Amino acid sequence: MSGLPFRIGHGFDAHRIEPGEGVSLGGVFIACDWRIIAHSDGDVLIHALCDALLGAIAGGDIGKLFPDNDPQFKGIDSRKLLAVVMERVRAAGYAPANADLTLIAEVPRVAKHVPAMREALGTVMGLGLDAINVKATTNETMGHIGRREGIAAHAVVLLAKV
Ligand SMILES: Nc1ccn([C@@H]2O[C@H](COP(=O)(O)O)[C@@H](O)[C@H]2O)c(=O)n1
Ligand SMILES: C[C@@]1(CO)OP(=O)(O)OP(=O)(O)OC[C@H]1O
Repeated sequence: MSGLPFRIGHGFDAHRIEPGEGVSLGGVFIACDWRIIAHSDGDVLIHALCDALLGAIAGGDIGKLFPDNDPQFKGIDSRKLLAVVMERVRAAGYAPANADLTLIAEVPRVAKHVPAMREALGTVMGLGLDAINVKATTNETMGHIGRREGIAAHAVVLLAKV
């Protein structure tokens, strides 16, 4: 890879939602009246984070690494996908400096679960709580997210050469 000491990456993901028993977001299961429609557990926050990490190392995207028609990824806990992506980051000679994630969702409300999400993500990434931020916003009832048809997430990461 280039000799630059820092690399930056951005990721985005979206999934449809429907009435259900709960959602996995940021590596945390939240019992609620919704479920995420996906091949994996549908954790949009982790998927956006994986794409940001892969983006930073010019490593393609999550769908290339884990095809959504491969039965081995059906229902998979996205923390396992994040662990594989982190191996790629380390193999490229980088370590995450910090990560900033934004969930855009009318439902469920996640604020009280944010500390657990930061803990879960930090554990897989080897990052302290001071280096990982998770925030949420609604779409103020506008569009498909506002109509509760789906949710989305953005992630930005900075990697430092080790
Ligand atoms: N799914 C969500 C969305 C938002 N929150 C929290 O509500 C606050 C207000 O949201 P706005 O849409 O007015 O930005 C926001 O600060 C979040 O903490 C949430 O918990 N879950
Ligand atoms: C995560 C994978 C795993 O097969 O499938 P999905 O859960 O459908 O999620 P998506 O955000 O479309 O990313 C593609 C796949 O890598």
